[in-house]
Amino acid sequence: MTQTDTNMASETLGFQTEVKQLLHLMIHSLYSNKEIFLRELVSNASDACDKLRFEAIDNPDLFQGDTDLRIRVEYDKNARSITISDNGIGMSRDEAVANLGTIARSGTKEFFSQLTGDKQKDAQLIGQFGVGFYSSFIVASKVSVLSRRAGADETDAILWESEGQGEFTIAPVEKADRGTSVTLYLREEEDEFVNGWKLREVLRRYSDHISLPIQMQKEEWDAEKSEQVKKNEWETVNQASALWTRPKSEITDEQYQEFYKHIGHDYDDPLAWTHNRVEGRSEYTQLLFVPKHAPMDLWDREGRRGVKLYVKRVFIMDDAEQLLPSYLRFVRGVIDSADLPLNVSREILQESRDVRVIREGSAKRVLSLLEDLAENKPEQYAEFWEQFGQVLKEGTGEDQGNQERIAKLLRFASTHDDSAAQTVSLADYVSRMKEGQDKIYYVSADSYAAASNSPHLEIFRKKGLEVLLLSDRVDEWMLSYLREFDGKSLVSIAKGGLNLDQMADEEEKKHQAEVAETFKPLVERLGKALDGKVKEVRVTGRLVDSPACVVVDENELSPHLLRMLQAAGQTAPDLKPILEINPEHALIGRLQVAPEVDFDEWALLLLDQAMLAEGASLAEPAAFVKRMNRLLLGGAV
Ligand SMILES: Nc1ncnc2c1ncn2[C@@H]1O[C@H](COP(=O)(O)OP(=O)(O)OP(=O)(O)O)[C@@H](O)[C@H]1O
Repeated sequence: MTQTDTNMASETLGFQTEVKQLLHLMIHSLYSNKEIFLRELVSNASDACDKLRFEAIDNPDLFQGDTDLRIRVEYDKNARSITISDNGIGMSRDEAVANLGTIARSGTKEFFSQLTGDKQKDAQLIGQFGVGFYSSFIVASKVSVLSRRAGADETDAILWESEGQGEFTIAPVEKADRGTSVTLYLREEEDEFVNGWKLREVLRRYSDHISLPIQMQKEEWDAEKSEQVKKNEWETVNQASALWTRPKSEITDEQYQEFYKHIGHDYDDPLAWTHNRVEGRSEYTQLLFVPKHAPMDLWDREGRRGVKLYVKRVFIMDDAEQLLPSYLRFVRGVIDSADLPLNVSREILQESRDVRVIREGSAKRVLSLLEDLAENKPEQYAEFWEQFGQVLKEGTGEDQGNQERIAKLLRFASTHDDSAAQTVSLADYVSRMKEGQDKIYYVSADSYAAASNSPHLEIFRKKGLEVLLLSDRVDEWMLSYLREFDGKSLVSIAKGGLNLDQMADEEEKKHQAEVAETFKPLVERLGKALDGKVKEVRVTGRLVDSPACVVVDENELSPHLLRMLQAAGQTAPDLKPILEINPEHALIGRLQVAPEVDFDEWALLLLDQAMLAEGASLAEPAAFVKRMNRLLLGGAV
């Protein structure tokens, strides 16, 4: 390596503010696991070789005769330095400035907003966000990156240097071969890493799955000098074969875990994985992982999606979202196809029949993996559900072919245990159904608290009927697709026509009919008083403690969904609710004897409070307060 003066001078540039913050955090939160820097740098070197191999499919000249891609790790005891070099794609000046000076990744804002200052929690967050190149500064007081892009001239290389203190320099230099060499100048207390044994041990532990050879200089014991002496010969220190091509029986859990960290850009172990070779009409290998934590960009439309695609072991692309349905976008992994052409593009992927087969096959595998977790490791499944349940729910609409399997994997909060934790499966619900019950009941609201306090629940609680309590944004959407489970339809208890008759005994039915007759005049008066505001007024048996509630017709949008549409700026239809009154309630009794002049006020008050209990906001809250105060003071004044 040579560094010469050229016409262009060295420039000093500042790191993006977020990089400064990240560097600071990284050094303080990850120090206890500092050797991960080596895994990160080797992982980048491997990615750089993959990228070169891919670009060379269209442009073989990029290899310039050197097709043996490899990674080398060297150390220098005297200089207290370690160098990780690759003959991969390299970086141009602009790429180096952008890649090693900024964080241009989706989820950055969420990441910084979630930091707490608690070392352990922040370390976890950094891990989820991606540790990467900047982890070098955990052990190094200075880092030099010498790089020449594949295809660039010898004189067109760059030297990037930084002490990790807020700025870096970048200068034009010469470099004899393409690729990148990253040299870390270690802090004094990090001497343990300038040691062949230690480096080999760390490489085997973290990077054995890397499919390229990782080479180090051979060493021999020199008895005279009584130390290890390096020889002029390279040896490969890892297994250097693509992990997913090895037989399952030869892969340890640790190797799977480290491989996941490499491809998933995660710091934590995965929750579960599935590894299969599929033969027959379509031939491919899949190694798919379910992470433990949701990535920062799970809800970001621009976020990373999908898995890495290889064709006959050649890396083709990251984030091949066509290989998995969108509701499984949290899955990370590798799919290696034997059928696709090497020059496959994203556009071709969209239309390819082979890809459709792979997508369907992969979705089935992931569902089997989740079923296995749900059945055999319920605690782990609960962890999964907490992180990804809302995404999986999208599958009920997106993947109707697997709807039944997905429905079995759903978990809900319910009145059975009255807790916000989503732990109840539809099968659990069905197994607890009462005699004569033929429906699965649910109520949906903006929050768990609103759902579990809904007045609609009163009769269900009284009768001991379980109701699912739904409050995730995706729920209403899901329910428009998921209409039944195990032959039983899912029914909202906030929608009209709730027919609990089959569970009422003869006496109850008779009583209800009598009550309806007695209250007929009141119902008519209320209807008049609320004309234009409600669709209908009727007597209900569904309330116990509340005087009234609002419901909508079976086929109408629920009030909760209407509010969601309005909040999203969409024009929602102007639906009028049905007011149902509880004839047993003292307030209704009071209404019957209210002075004529107050009757309309009472009627409006009743409607407004039923709307409030439903979670709606009132069109004229001040009028409501005034009316209530007047009636509290005895009315008629
Ligand atoms: N050895 C290398 N050769 C070529 N480009 C590299 C090399 N190392 C890093 N880069 C470039 O710098 C970018 C930033 O690297 P960094 O390790 O910080 O993040 P990452 O690899 O994209 O993601 P993660 O942080 O999850 O590892 C890479 O995406 C790549 O473009």
